[in-house]
Order: sequence, then C-alpha cells, then structure tokens
Amino acid sequence: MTVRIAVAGSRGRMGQLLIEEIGRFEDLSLVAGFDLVGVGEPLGGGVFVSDPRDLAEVLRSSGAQVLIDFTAPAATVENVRVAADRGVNLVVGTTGLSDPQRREIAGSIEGKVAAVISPNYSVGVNLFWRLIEDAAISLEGYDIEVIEAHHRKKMDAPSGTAAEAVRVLAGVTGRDAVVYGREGQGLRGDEIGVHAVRAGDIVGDHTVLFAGPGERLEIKHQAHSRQAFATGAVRAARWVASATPGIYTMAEVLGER
Ligand SMILES: NC(=O)C1=CN([C@@H]2O[C@H](COP(=O)(O)OP(=O)(O)OC[C@H]3O[C@@H](n4cnc5c(N)ncnc54)[C@H](OP(=O)(O)O)[C@@H]3O)[C@@H](O)[C@H]2O)C=CC1
Ligand SMILES: O=C(O)C1=N[C@H](C(=O)O)C[C@H](O)C1
Repeated sequence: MTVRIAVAGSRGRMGQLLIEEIGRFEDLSLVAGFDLVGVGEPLGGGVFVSDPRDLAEVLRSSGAQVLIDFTAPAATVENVRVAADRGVNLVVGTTGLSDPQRREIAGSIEGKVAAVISPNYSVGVNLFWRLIEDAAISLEGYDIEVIEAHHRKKMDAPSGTAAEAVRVLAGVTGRDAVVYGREGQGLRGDEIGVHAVRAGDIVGDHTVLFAGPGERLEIKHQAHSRQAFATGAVRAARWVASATPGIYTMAEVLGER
C-alpha cells in the first residue's frame, strides 16, 4: 500500500531534498507541499505548493496520511495542531523549539496521532548520542564541552542536536549547569560547555570533548550533505504511517530502543 505524504517547508533546504527522496520509492507518494514561498509553483507529479493557511483543507482533500514538517518553531506548533486534529501522523524535524512549544506540540498530539520528533534524523547522529552517553559514564569527572558548527543561514543556536547531546550528558553525569560560550575572567566549573559556530555552508558538525588528567577523547559527527537527514526522515514517515498514537524518537524507528 502507498503511504501518502505531505511536506511542510517544501521549498526549503530540507523540503526540496525530502521531496526528491520520497520520489525514489514506489510505496511512497507526495500528495501535498506547503510553504510561504512559491505558492502555486509545481513540486512534481502534479503537486503544487499550497499556502499553509489552507493546511487543513489540503490535508483533507489530498488524503495525506503523514505530514513531514521542517519549517520554523511557531509554524511547526500550528502545523502539528492542524494535522493532529485531522488524524494525520507526523514527522517533525524543526529545531529551536522552546519548552512551552514542545509542551504545546505534545498536547496537540496526545491520544490523537503518532509522531516521530527528532532534532536529527541521520543514523550517525543517533549512534553519536549513544556513544557520548557511554563515554560520559566511563570518563566520570572529566570536563565536557559540546561544540557544533553550521551554515550561516541557521536560525537557532545551539543546534537541536547539540541541545539533545547536553540533555543526554546532563542525564548521566547529573551536571545541571550549562555555560554557552565563555568570555572574561573566571575558572571553569563543573559545567557542560556549549559552543556554536556559524559560517559559510557547513552542513552540520557536532563534537563532544571529554578531557581529564593527561588525556582527552573527542567524539565527532560530520554531515557531508543533508541527504542523511532526508533519508532518515522519509524512513521515519514510512514507519510512523502505521504506528499507534504516541510520540516516538528516531532511535525507536531504527529499532534501537
Ligand atoms: N531534524 C533534522 O534532522 C534536521 C532539522 N533541520 C531543521 O529543520 C528546519 C528547517 O531547516 P531548513 O530546511 O534548512 O530551513 P529553510 O529555511 O531552508 O526551510 C524552511 C522553509 O519553511 C518555510 N516555512 C516557514 N513557515 C512555514 C509554514 N507555516 N508552513 C510551511 N512552510 C513554512 C520557510 O519559508 P520562509 O523562508 O519564507 O520563512 C522555508 O521555505 C530548521 O529548524 C532546521 O534546524 C534541518 C536539517 C536536519
Ligand atoms: O539547521 C540545520 O541545518 C540542521 N539542524 C539540525 C540541528 O539543529 O541539530 C540538524 C543538523 O545538524 C542540521
């Protein structure tokens, strides 16, 4: 059976790749695309960019089963609400969501639809989060710094992937202090340091550095292209189409949890 997929942010860096990726599979079909730019323009296969204000109506008329959303935080909150009310399952890739926005999204989804929500859909980063958890357990007491680098057009900092790394590291070390960048006088404390670089067209680099007496270990992931994210998100869309209501991680899609 074909899974009918709609994409929000269809004209964006990720949206365009997601549409290409959907087109590679006979069991998937793009049935709608939404963006603020290029409304009315063709997306291929007889599908045209729709205005997000028409989301409810177009989701209904297109028979979409899954909405993949890679847009911006406020847009995602609204898109999730509308899709969940119509029984459309979700794959959410947008990062930079505030805690209240996360709670609102969870409230919209609860008991209605299945949603995969992940700040990073690459297989490598999902392993990276597990590796840093193991390292933090083994290297007890070591200083920890999280360093990420992205392209100059990225809106949020630190990245969603780095924020998830901090959550994982804080969970295993019990360290709740986080210092973003450093400036001026003062010794390092027991915090997790976080540093965000924004430059050129860097796709996405993440490093966690553990340093102790006489040694350091760095665990690093580098995305060479956005294809790794698009492949993972489309895999999640196929998976979530038949999932029972609830919020899932990419690790669950990959069968790791
Ligand atoms: N989870 C993951 O694996 C990954 C997550 N991301 C995240 O995905 C998000 C998008 O990234 P990227 O594609 O690079 O960004 P882009 O800015 O290239 O694309 C986002 C697109 O969404 C459009 N948009 C804004 N509001 C709406 C709306 N209400 N409905 C439909 N479309 C809308 C934007 O229009 P306009 O430009 O006019 O605002 C833009 O065309 C970011 O939060 C990024 O951090 C990115 C890569 C991987
Ligand atoms: O905006 C991006 O480009 C990316 N965003 C995600 C994040 O914030 O972690 C994932 C990836 O690093 C690319």
